[in-house]
Amino acid sequence: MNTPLRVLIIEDSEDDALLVARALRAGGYDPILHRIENASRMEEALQHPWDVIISDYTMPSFSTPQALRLLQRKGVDIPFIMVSGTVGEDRAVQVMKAGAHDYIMKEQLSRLVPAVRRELREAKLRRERVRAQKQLQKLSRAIEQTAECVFITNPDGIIEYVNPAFERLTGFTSEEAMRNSPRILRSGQHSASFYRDMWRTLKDGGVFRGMVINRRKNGALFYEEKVITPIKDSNGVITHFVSTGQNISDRMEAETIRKRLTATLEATTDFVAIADLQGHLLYANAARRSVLGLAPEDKVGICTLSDGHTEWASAKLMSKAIPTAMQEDTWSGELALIDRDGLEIPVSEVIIAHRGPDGEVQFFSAIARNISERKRLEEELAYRASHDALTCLPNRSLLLDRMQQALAYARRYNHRVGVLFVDLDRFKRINDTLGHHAGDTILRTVAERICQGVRRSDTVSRHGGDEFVVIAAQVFDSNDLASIVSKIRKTVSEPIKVKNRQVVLTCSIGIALYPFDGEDTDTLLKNADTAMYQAKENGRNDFQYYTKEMNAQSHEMLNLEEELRRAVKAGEFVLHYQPQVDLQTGALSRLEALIRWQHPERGMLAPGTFIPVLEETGLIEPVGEWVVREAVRQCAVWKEMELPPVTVAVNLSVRQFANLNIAEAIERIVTEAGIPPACLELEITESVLMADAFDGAEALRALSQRGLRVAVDDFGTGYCALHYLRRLPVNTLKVDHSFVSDLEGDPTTAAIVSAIITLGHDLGCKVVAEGVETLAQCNHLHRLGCDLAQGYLYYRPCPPEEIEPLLQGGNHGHYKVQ
Ligand SMILES: Nc1nc2c(ncn2[C@@H]2O[C@@H]3COP(=O)(O)O[C@H]4[C@@H](O)[C@H](n5cnc6c(=O)[nH]c(N)nc65)O[C@@H]4COP(=O)(O)O[C@H]3[C@H]2O)c(=O)[nH]1
Repeated sequence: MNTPLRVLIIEDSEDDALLVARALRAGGYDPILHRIENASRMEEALQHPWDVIISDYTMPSFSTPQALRLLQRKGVDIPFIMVSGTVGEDRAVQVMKAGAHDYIMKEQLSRLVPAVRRELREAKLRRERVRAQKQLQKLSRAIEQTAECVFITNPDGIIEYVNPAFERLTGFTSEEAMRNSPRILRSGQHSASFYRDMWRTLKDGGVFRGMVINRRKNGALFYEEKVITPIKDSNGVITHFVSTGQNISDRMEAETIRKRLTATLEATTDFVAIADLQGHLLYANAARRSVLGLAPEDKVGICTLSDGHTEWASAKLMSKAIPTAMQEDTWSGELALIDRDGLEIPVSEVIIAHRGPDGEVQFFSAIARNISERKRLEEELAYRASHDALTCLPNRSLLLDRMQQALAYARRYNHRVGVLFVDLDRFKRINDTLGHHAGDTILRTVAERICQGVRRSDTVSRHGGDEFVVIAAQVFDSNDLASIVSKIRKTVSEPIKVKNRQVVLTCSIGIALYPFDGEDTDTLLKNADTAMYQAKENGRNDFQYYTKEMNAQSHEMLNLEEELRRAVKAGEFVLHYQPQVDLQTGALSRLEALIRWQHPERGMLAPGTFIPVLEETGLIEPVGEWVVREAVRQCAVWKEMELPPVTVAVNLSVRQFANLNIAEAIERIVTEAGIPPACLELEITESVLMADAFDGAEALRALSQRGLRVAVDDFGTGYCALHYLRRLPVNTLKVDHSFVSDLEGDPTTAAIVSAIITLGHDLGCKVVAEGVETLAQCNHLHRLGCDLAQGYLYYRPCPPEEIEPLLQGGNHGHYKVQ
């Protein structure tokens, strides 16, 4: 069977065309012949595919050179054979140069078929070459333009080609890389064996695939996912290696960040979870898994976002947190988780709705922080803000709150509310004597005792210092209050053991009753306070119901403070002097300076009315110093008047004595006045001596070393340990007037006074009895061996001008012992 052959024949002679066809057929072809004889027909014909073009050289309206030009213009590569009569060598050469593939003379048609065969073969080769070239072009363009980093080495690993992506990624230009080894990229991040193994694989003809960390020309590292392929020739010999690498630095960095984030999330104590739109968990960190009781290998998808929360928190999460996050992107608030032991963990939780590019919520994340510690601190702060640190009793602010509640309740149910102001008597003295530490212990004990004495519905609060307030809710009359008061007084006065001593306390209580003594907290507290002051005025260890008259008195107290400030500035104080007489001879032995306030309207005021206020306000310090100066000045005047020298005793308050430089200050005053120090005796109460807050012994020694005399006032009322007294430089002991007044009626008191006198003498002191009012007392004291007496029996305190005649010796010996 003949091979079909599409032949375009350019020929004006039909016969010649048939001859060609015959020759082709004879040569084994089955030609489909299409004859044309001008350019336009040729152009039409070229729209169809042709295996070969056979052309006569010249025709009336066409020629081979024209046909060839047309083909060239069209860019068509079809085997072109000129079959013609003799055209001459020049023309033949010209036609071949113009693109004809062969030239056969009509007389030699037997050459046609071999020529056609050859040209068909050649054309096929040409087409394949063109296709291959195009392919090569495409490939090289692809390699040039690909984002992958490509380089090719010879079998020894010397770089022969790098693509632009290589240059961009590594920073090495093609020229720099050429004839170099890929070692220029080594980062030092892989071991030598890594490269050895890679090379072995490649040499063995294998393909290397793996992640390689390389280094840029500028030293920066980059990660490549690499494939290195050996290229082999037809004999299987490796001629090249092609390395293609994808820069995965960004991916590696992202992966590193992801790993770090995951490690952070796993390590944090916060509870983190991610959930899909249905609430099923997609991720839960270790803390959250632990709450859910999930092991690391367990699938978290079996749990939902609300799992692990308490019932109320779960309800809040579903009804509030998630809907809010859906609408507003985030919700934050307080919820609670429940751990595997059933313990509630208060958490501050944030729910975030994460949206996709379309704005639709894609998933939720939940971050919860354990706020147990914060809650505990908040509770502690709230407790501290409302309770007294020392006694743990409600403080003033909580008291007011409770009081308001009690009053509201009482208003509604027509009850009474009792407000008791409890103040410990002479607590300041105890504090000064035994020290603040012991004072604190006592306050705590008293607090506990008062609480035991009231009902649980009542409130006991510490109002500051040694003051307590009791709110007795739901009382019906003052009898109810009376029983509370009596319980408090009884319990407070039981001995308290502190520092190996038994301390016995008393208290003064002021009582105000709602609604009679006030309808609001402020008035009731103020009135109970006023009543308490009245109880103190009554001699302490007492209780007092509020009365309208007290109001006026409390105003008076406030005025007093203001007036005293003014009096200090105006110099309204004077000193009176009370003589102490010798019990043997009745002669004036010495004087005690006692302060008086020459009030412009109220006349001469005794110290009992203002000394406590001076002490409370601190005014005692300037006033006390004035007293010393004035007494010393008076001594100097008497000296000037050449009166016999006399010792003047001056009272020092606790507050003054706390000043460690007091001895120095007094010495300066005495020296400046030019009187002997022994003319001044400083009276210190027994309680001052025992104060822990400062070194009493040290201060006394400082006074004594300067030649000043020291007297212990009110002896017997405090807790002075006798062995302690023994070590102190005391010159005088003053027996408190309470002992003197009980001397006659009470044999125990007489025994105590006798003991004090003996002790005083043992210590080398003079003993002075205070408040001697009767001759009987005078005689008794004399019998007991007391040295001196001071009291109305002899002299009342009087101004200095009345003292002067006494000093001259004109008026003594009135009451000699009988
Ligand atoms: N019932 C009675 N009382 C008598 C009798 N003889 C004297 N008195 C009073 O007893 C008080 C004795 O002074 P004190 O125990 O040191 O007690 C003093 C002293 O503790 C204090 N005081 C007086 N002056 C000063 C002072 O300048 N500085 C300081 N810090 N306190 C002073 O005030 C207290 C009271 O002083 P005064 O009112 O002057 O009262 C004086 C005196 O007038 C008597 O026979 N019967």
